Amino acid sequence: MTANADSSISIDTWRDLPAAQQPEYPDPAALRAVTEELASYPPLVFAGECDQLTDRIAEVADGRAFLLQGGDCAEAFDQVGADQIRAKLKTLLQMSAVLTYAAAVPVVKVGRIAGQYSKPRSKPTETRDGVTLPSYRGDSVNGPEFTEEARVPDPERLLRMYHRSAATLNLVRGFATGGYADLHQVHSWNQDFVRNSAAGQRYEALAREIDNALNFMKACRADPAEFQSVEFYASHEALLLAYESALTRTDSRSGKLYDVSGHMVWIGERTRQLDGAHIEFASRVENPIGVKLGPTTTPEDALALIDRLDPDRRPGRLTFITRMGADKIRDRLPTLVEKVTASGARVAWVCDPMHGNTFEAASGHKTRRFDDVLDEVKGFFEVHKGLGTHPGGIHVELTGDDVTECVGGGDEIFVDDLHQRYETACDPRLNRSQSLDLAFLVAEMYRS
Ligand SMILES: O=C[C@H](O)[C@H](O)COP(=O)(O)O
Ligand SMILES: C=C(OP(=O)(O)O)C(=O)O
Repeated sequence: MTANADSSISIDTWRDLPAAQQPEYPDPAALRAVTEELASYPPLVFAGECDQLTDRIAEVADGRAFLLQGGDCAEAFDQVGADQIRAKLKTLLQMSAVLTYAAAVPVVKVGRIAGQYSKPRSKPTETRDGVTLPSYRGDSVNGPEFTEEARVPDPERLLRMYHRSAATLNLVRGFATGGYADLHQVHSWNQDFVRNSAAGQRYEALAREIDNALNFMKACRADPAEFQSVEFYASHEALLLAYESALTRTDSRSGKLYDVSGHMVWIGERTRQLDGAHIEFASRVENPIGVKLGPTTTPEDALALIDRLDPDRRPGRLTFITRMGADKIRDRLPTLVEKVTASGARVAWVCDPMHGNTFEAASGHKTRRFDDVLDEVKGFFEVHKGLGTHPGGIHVELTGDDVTECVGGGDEIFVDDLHQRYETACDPRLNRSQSLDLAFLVAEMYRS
């Protein structure tokens, strides 16, 4: 990998285009110094790993695998301790075990992790008690504290994002390949989980079946090395283009550009303008790309995005992450899927059942109902079943901690419970029990 400065292909074409949701740094020279420093840092991931993920997503698009993408809404600098990272990974591993075993489908595991520090906001400012300040845009930009000082965008934060991402990824890689993610540990991932939780008990029963299957295979002298580690990939929203382009490098094997800040990056609903900077940026890098599609997306938008981002129709290159809302998915998704399929393009279709289902509770907490989340996933499966296309995966905001941010679930959280452990830096996440509930229900839908 060589620094982008040496490349004959330019990543900088986005700079001439309108870029939505970018912070206004008070000192452009300070930003320049930071991005120059970032450009001298080693890549966080390798181009070959990105290609491997593209191949895996091609299997998803083809109907041979299921994508599980999940993690924090927004990672926070003070929440990247080993326990928090382990808890997130453990939740994803448990969900993946449920999906693999109960739905009998290979699961491609992708975290919203090691880079998910930047947030697009619906309003540029926030007002409390008559005081108006710039909105919090993620730890990579400014601080969540409601003070004038904290809300000023600080480019030094980009360096902290890089270092936190590197440390997180280092531990995730250790867990993924160093024995922790060994399928034989399927019980131990559940050990600290509330034994009297319905989701925990249901999982325990499934883990026993997996154990039996593993013992049977061992007795047959078949205990593949694949069971001892997992492939785990990192993804985040490519929102701050100054950061993403400073971390874009030329792959020495192919001479092509890769955004080496994560294996997969996605472009959000608020920044996917066809003539905007984000789509231009994404069109220049080779990574697998996700695009969020909200309820106003037209088939023409979707087809134009395919032409811009995947002109060569490379299998696995493009994932459409739909986030329509439970009340709209059955109405809006069919035409999109139909027209895209009719065009001959092969994209992976993934359901984000979180972002179209947010509301504010009377207590002022932003929340989501587990039943709405589930209903959107159900609608997603129904639409794909009706069209004979593949429901390729889910994209969820979750945490491994027992937070009280979304209402409902088997171990029900009530609106009055929200204040108990409401810890998200931005949007409400499913807790571990709700995440497992979702995995079981998705496995049932997939199987049927
Ligand atoms: O996670 C997504 C967005 O950043 C979030 O939904 C924006 O929410 P807001 O309406 O509070 O800005
Ligand atoms: C902001 C996000 O989603 P969307 O672009 O779909 O609103 C997100 O996934 O963090």
